[in-house]
Amino acid sequence: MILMKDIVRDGDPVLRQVAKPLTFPLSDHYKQLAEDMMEYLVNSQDPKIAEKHQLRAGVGLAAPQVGEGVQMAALLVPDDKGEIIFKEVYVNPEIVSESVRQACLSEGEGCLSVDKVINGYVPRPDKLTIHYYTVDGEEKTIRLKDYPAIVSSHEIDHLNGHLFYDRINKKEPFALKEDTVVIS
Ligand SMILES: CNC(=O)c1cccc(C)c1Nc1nc(N2CCN(c3ccccc3Cl)CC2)nc(N2CSC[C@H]2C(=O)NC)n1
Repeated sequence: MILMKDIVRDGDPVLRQVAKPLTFPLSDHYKQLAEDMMEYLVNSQDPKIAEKHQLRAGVGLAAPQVGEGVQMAALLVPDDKGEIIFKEVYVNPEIVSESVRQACLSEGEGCLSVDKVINGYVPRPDKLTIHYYTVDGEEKTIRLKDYPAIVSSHEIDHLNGHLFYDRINKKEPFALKEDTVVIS
């Protein structure tokens, strides 16, 4: 199982590289990696397992965060009642279109690879169309909005060497365009 010791932290060059696309069929190594990344998210959202293994909770994990510079990211997004509303492993994801309107989390963003709290709004597209492959090589195109869109943008950023604070306005961290959707 993936533990916090396996999570690469800001400063490691792998987090600033463009991840390499995967080819199909995926090797057993990358099929196992997909399972391990999703298992981390499940474990991190379970209070007992997270406590036992001192895991930081997450709703998204990208392969570069565990030192693998490949285009794979796991997402496990619950609603505020804890019901899972989005569960997927993206392989070679591409944002094919995004809304002009922006959205951000009202509390800012955290990242398993960034140990410090960095305050500020992280403006992202409110709606996204994402083209990707599943672990089995099935091609998909989906449209997302709100929290799942925010998390997808955060994880796909990782695959391009970007971290959430790159998007915070340096001069005015809480400045927003007036039609920005603030998600609580
Ligand atoms: C600086 N202020 C803050 O961080 C911040 C502060 C307050 C609220 C939010 C909402 C903040 N922001 C933020 N909170 C999260 N979690 C909330 C708690 N949750 C969780 C926790 C426990 C069990 C189950 C779960 Cl589900 C896990 C996820 N996650 C992300 N991000 C940014 S997109 C990728 C995603 C990620 O997984 N990061 C590790 N941001």
